[in-house]
Amino acid sequence: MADKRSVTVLGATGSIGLSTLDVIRRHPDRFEVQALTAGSRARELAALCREFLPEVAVMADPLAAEELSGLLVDCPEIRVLSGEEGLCEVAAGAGSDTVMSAIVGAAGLAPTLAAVRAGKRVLLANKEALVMSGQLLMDAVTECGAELLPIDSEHNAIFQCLPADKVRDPEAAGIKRILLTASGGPFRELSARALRDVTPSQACAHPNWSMGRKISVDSATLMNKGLELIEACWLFNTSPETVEVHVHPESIIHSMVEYADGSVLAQLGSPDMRTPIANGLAWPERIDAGVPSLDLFAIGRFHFERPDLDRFPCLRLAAEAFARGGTAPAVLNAANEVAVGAFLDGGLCFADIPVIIERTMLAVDVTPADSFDIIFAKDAEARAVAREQVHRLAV
Ligand SMILES: NC(=O)C1=CN([C@@H]2O[C@H](COP(=O)(O)OP(=O)(O)OC[C@H]3O[C@@H](n4cnc5c(N)ncnc54)[C@H](OP(=O)(O)O)[C@@H]3O)[C@@H](O)[C@H]2O)C=CC1
Ligand SMILES: CC(=O)[C@@H](O)[C@H](O)COP(=O)(O)O
Ligand SMILES: [Mn+2]
Repeated sequence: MADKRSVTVLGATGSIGLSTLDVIRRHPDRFEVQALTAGSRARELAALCREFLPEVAVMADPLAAEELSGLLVDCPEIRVLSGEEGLCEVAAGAGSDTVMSAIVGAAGLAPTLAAVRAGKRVLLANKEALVMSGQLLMDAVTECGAELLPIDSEHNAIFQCLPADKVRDPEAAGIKRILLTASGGPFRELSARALRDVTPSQACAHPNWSMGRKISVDSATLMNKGLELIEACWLFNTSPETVEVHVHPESIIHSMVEYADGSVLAQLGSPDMRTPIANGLAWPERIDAGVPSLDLFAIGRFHFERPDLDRFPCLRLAAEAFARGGTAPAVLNAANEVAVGAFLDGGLCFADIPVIIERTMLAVDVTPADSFDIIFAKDAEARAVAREQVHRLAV
């Protein structure tokens, strides 16, 4: 067995964070927790701190950090930090060798980048970071000697189907196609008319996966698949023409790779994120993830469909943003975060999410993505425009 790994979990209170800690809990001989972070839910983080006893705990929200300090007053050995500065400090801190990047949305970019720059093993769940800053982040991985392992279920599946030494060399690997699977989300069979009336709780009720609210809405609009298309192109150094989205409503095949000789390799498993998380944590070894065996007799059949880009235009918008290049994917991502937030708050209808994104993409100039500062500035600009578009639709 390899040396014990010291893990920092960014976004510890979320769906991926809790699954990560569940895998860690099963292997006290292999993993220890160096730092845990959350956004604003101090009570939830305090409970995790009591169990995992990290050296440092960070709340992004400074008021929540004060609350956490109060809750941990009897644990003086746990240092409490706050804000983006605190997140970046623990992401880069010398005490850990592995960082789970599981903050939701653009807020995850700066800490993920800090972990990459510190040369860590970075377990990437936070796909938005890579969508926003693709080439820059991949360059930083290479320059800083970091190890970026995909945790998103489809990308982890593709990673498992590729030869380990040719993950970023599709030609040498003999890859013909990547078959990126999608569940189709909770509204796969709804008409365009019916999509106007769906509620946030319906959108968050994913048919197969239990996930945070933002990614659940992304799955329902198919923006998740658009973000994942971009994510796959960066991770596996390939072009969108090589990646074909297959709607597979059972979510058992997590993606496939077709090779030049006609072989198609797939990774299958129960829809439980502990499998890709355990794969990343222990890579290249295999460990128990607590996931029950797949019962193919009970599942019986697999189905496949093409995605419907008329009812779910977000997938098309993401492909267009990637084709435009530069800061376009960062604009797409920012507009999507604003639109999804407005929908979840009851201020926007589901069917208007792609409308906000398209209008924002038209209104914001796309420039070369030459630095992270440019990406952060474009993210802020696109958010302001998207908020204005939401306001116009609401009045
Ligand atoms: N859930 C899943 O199965 C999958 C998720 N992913 C990706 O993983 C990431 C996390 O998703 P998921 O776990 O579902 O999300 P959740 O909403 O469940 O969790 C988000 C985590 O991020 C924290 N957080 C929220 N806002 C901020 C902020 N501004 N600064 C710092 N921390 C913040 C939350 O803290 P708090 O609790 O205090 O709000 C929480 O710990 C996303 O990028 C998603 O796309 C990818 C594949 C599958
Ligand atoms: C678990 C995971 O990786 C999610 O990204 C999942 O893929 C969402 O399902 P959809 O296929 O519905 O987007
Ligand atoms: Mn996924």
